[in-house]
Amino acid sequence: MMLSTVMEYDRMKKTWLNFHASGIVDDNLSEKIVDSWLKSREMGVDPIEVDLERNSYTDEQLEVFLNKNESIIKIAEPVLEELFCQFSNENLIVTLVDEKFCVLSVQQAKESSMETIFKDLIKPGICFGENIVGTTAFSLCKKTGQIEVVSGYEHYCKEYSNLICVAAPIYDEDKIIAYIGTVSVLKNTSENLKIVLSIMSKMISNSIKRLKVEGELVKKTYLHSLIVDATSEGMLTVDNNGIITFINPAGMRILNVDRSVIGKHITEGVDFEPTILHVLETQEGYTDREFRLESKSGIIHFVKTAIPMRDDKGEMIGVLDIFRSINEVKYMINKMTGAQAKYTIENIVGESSEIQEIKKMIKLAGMNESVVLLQGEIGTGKELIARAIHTYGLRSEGPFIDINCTALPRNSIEGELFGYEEGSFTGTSKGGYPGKFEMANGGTLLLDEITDMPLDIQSKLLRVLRRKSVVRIGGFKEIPIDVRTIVTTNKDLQQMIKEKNFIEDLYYQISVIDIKVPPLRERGYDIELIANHMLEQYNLVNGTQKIISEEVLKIFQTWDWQGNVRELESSIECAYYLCEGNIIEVEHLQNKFNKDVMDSMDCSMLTIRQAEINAVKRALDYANGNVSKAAKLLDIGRNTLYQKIRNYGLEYDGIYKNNKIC
Ligand SMILES: Nc1ncnc2c1ncn2[C@@H]1O[C@H](COP(=O)(O)OP(=O)(O)OP(=O)(O)O)[C@@H](O)[C@H]1O
Repeated sequence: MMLSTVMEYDRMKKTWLNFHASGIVDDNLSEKIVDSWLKSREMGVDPIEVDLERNSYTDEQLEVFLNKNESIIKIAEPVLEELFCQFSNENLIVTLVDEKFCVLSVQQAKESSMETIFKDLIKPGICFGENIVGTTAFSLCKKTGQIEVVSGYEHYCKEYSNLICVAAPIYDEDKIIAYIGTVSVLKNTSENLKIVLSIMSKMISNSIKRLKVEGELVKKTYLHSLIVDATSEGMLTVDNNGIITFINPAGMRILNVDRSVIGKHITEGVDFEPTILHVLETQEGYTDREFRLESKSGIIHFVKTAIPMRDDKGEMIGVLDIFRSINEVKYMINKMTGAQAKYTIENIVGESSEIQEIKKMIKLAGMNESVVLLQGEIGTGKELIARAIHTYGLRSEGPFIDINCTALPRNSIEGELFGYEEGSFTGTSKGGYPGKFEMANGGTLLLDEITDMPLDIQSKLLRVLRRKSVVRIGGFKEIPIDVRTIVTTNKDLQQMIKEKNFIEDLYYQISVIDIKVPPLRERGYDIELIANHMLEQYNLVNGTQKIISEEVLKIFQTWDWQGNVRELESSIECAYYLCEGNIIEVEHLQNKFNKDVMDSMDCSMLTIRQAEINAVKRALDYANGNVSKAAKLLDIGRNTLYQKIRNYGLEYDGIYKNNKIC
């Protein structure tokens, strides 16, 4: 309400006096003023004497207060100045207050009448708290959330009865965080002031919003740059003209360049033929494509993804390249797939002179880079020894890659070993496919059962080992390899050479360090050591304390162990599960160790059918009718045993019938 006439002023003065004298409020008074007056009275505000100092800041507090509100002051001050200039004729004070009505900033003309009235009263740090000054434009504005005008005797305190004050809220999202206000003497107030103040408070609110968004953007940009700097993948961007616009630290490391390449054309920035130019031409990107490029400092081999960058309208503005050196990729693969060798000399159990000798050879082989040949029957521990050589050696941090030549179809051995070039035949992945030799780069490659390798591949292998480089199928380029090779065989190599099934030259190439792994039957006391070691593993896992009886150990000593350590391993496993007590006895062993069965088989000539029935019955007897245990003893599956029980009519009401052996 703008009071413009003296009459109105006088009427309002009467209302004010009435209220303070008797507590009665005039019907003409607006509801919000009445509410505010009542509230001010309730809070005990003195309408005559205003003590502004009570709530205001000391000098030290003021410094903290202004620092805390620095950003809003920075945004609002130019607006306050503008407002002050526009209404300079009207003898105004323009002020910014925080949400508790404490003054943050003031604009007022020097030596004006207002300055004389308010000298030192409106200044930063002075608080017009509702509990001190009662009803003001600020307190109404807080309540309504809109611009408010309070004039003359609408103020609760007499001290402001000759003033007109306007206040407008400043919002941050939905919350009022400050107010701008004007104070002037009654007669001087312009009608436009309210409109202008309202616009300016909105301008400040919008600036706060914009700055917040910009702040978020700055934070996001900072986070992005942190990620881009910290990643181990190289990143490089070029604009449409092929000018390098960005490169991250990993990119500089992989390409062996520094930040000075930014601003140069890509052909000047790197010393190899840049593949990114093709993406600029075709505008087509790709994912995880392998590249091997010749540079002045040697071959650069990496996997890379290229992404065309586009603006809002979809126009191409450059290309982003993300790349990783192939060695790092392989290292990661090996790490993730657990292809790293974990076995050491300590994992090889045995004290026999043969094993002592092998342990010495492992150390010797570990200390140099020559090809190692491990010869021995199946299951003697050749792979274990190969892994121990890798772990002991200089390459223990590199990959350990194992390829079993027996397990691979003849026609895929070559590709598996040497890799394919892109497009060498249908189905070859884009960018080609590296072979095991490349994957083992920096580490060890174990070629298991080398004698199962076809002769033509044997000669290729010989070339690879001699030249220390591979050529992928369908390719021409020689790819240098840095690999320690270990080969194993359980066949008689000399015999195979005689029969022309193994290339003699390859034999000389692979047998620089030749380790003969003895069969288990020749290792004497080691058999007991290994058996106990394996049992201990089961005890540890299951929290048991089983031991092997003397009788069983004797049988083990005389057994011929055709399957060597692997056979011993499975015998212990089987016995461990069949033995319900703490001592593994003969009855817990697989059927083949059982003397009675062997004897009964020997004493009379049986038909195969009869022999099988006897074996099934005996196993079921030993296992007290437990089909799972009996199947384990017989080394066949449970379902097969059920089938045999049914076929031979050994069941009774679904349960095994304990017939006497015929
Ligand atoms: N001295 C040993 N101490 C402990 N465990 C051993 C020992 N020798 C072999 N083993 C274990 O016996 C099993 C067979 O060993 P490994 O696979 O190394 O034999 P291999 O000679 O490579 O067999 P194959 O010729 O069939 O490939 C593995 O579980 C291995 O850990």
